[in-house]
Amino acid sequence: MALAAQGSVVPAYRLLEQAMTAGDGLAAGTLAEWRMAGHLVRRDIGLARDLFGRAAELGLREALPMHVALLASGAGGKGRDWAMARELLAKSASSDPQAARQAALLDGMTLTEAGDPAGLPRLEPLNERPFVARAPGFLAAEECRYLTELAQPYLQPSVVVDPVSQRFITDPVRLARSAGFPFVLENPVLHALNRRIAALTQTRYEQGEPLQVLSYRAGEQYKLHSDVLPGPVNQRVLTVLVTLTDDFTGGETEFPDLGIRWRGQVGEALVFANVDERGHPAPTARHAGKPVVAGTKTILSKWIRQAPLDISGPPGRPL
Ligand SMILES: O=C(O)CCC(=O)C(=O)O
Ligand SMILES: [Fe+2]
Repeated sequence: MALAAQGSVVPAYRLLEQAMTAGDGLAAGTLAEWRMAGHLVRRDIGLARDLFGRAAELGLREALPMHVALLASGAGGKGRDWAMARELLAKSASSDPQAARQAALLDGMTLTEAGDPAGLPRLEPLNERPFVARAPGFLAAEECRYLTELAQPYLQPSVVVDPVSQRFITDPVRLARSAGFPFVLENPVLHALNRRIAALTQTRYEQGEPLQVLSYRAGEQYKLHSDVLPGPVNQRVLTVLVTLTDDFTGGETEFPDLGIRWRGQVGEALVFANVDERGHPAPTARHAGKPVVAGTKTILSKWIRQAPLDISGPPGRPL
């Protein structure tokens, strides 16, 4: 580690490799993280997946969920191994309550062999252009409870994209807390839910930004805004929201130009398009999460891009 800090990345990497070969799980886990981050060495998610697996085999328990997550999603182009992800999860269920809960939730879903939903609730249209529709019963009550609880330790003040710098900033337009689940944190339950969202929206799983859970306490809100990104980018064509809790007042999602005010039952999804048929931003899709008056509103939010997300990482690393 000290060698890496001084810029001697290659010898540090080789030393870690040697340590891994000698049976050091922490060394394998460190190499996996380097491959994921792509800062010190080139990002290689497929290699990271194998290294997390090796680290777990060598006794580094923290590496197992990452290995399972990457097997489940196939992020990085190595191909998915859903069956192996389920098998490893089932194996760790006896000693790990998190894994046991995930396995039970998956057992409660009706899935194909590939982890896709075998059936879906019907979409009930609310508006034609831009397309807005709701799907009651999209998530089961225990799935909503799971997401709400899972998010608690990860909740951070929400950010927006600054139109000038294109960086994430906190802004009074969005007073709430949110938790994002990038693909290393995307356990098999989250992955199955992401595939369900892809199926509902007839998009590919790879088009989805990481799933987010948003939490608004009394007085918090997401002021009138559009979900599209500034500039010529891989645009956010669709948004999916799902109601996760109902013990709050206020907090409806309002589309002022469409005359829609939505407050779903627990598990109900709202799907809407942010662009028109030509893929251009649809101004009338603007919407607001109205201030919560009492209690805490918790929702799932997922932005879906026009094409698969680029997860290749920073370019130009030699090793
Ligand atoms: O909280 C809401 O009702 C709206 C959330 C939202 O607009 C978003 O996540 O993009
Ligand atoms: Fe939004």
